[in-house]
Amino acid sequence: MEMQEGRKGIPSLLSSQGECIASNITQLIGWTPLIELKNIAKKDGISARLVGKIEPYQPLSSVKDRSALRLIEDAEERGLISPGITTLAGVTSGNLGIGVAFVAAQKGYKFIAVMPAKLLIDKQILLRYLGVEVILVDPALNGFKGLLDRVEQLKKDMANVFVIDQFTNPANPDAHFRWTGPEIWKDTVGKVDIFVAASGSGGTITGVGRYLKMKNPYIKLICVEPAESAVISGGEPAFHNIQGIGPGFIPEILDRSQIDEVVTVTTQEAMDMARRLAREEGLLVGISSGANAAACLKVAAREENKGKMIVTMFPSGGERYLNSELFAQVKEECIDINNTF
Ligand SMILES: Cc1ncc(COP(=O)(O)O)c(C=O)c1O
Repeated sequence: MEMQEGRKGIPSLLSSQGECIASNITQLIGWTPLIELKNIAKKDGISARLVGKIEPYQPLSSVKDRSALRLIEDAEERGLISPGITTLAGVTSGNLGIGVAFVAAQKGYKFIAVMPAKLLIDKQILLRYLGVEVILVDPALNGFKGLLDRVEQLKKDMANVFVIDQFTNPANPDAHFRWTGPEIWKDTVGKVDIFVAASGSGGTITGVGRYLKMKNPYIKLICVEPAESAVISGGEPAFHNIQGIGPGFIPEILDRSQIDEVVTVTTQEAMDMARRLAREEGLLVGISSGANAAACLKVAAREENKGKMIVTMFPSGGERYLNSELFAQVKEECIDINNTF
């Protein structure tokens, strides 16, 4: 496989001589900054270095922009899809769909997103705004299988449908092997000791983990999942509210063989930590970012991890969750205050 030093994103433009103008939005995918959580580490008396990779710096504010680009480009490279002819379709909890939506818009593909009804309202709004046809399925009927069945139905009903399947397509972890992993390695000058990431499709932990272990087999890989639905740990699937992770089954592309440990985090812990990241570090990130940071604190508290560099992902920006439980209390306060006028 061709090795890349990560996608350069915005820095490639800045380093060019003369005009600094992207020729299309997909050129800006890749390269996100790392930040050290100094305030939280100090307050909690942690001597490990806690470092987060801020994926909200992507064009549409999530880690899934990378996967969306690679899934589409891979299908193009294999001659499976072409703009104006192929309709892209897929099941999404939102962020991958939003990534596919803007790449599809730029390249000229129609995209149909199949989503569970009544959940993820912010993402439904964004997808419709981006011109995506959103098909809702009652999640109570058949769970995730009901969503997959609806996509299968689309394939039967329409010609030239290509299914974007982040759970089975190796192009998804490949995005992180080619781009996210090399970025982390380069920006930490290879000092990363432990990589912590929550698993949704498993693309990030699999691709980044593969790259980092190839560079240094002693790097520890820690997978995070919701405590309420700890399927990778051997538990039963159940409802939780950490959007984007813990789909309730073990994805085909998740490479469990390289994972050293699975840490569970409750929805409450994830949301509390997302709020701390906002108020103590000024980082407006999503619920799974809170889950990742909460897991990092658990790992950092261990004696053997003193002084180590623990790198994690902040997969999405906080504004994507304005109508979710994360903001519920503040939203209610705002409504109440406004109602006094
Ligand atoms: C907010 C958020 N966090 C984490 C993840 C997990 O990333 P991955 O699918 O690469 O495991 C996703 C995936 O959609 C996500 O949307």
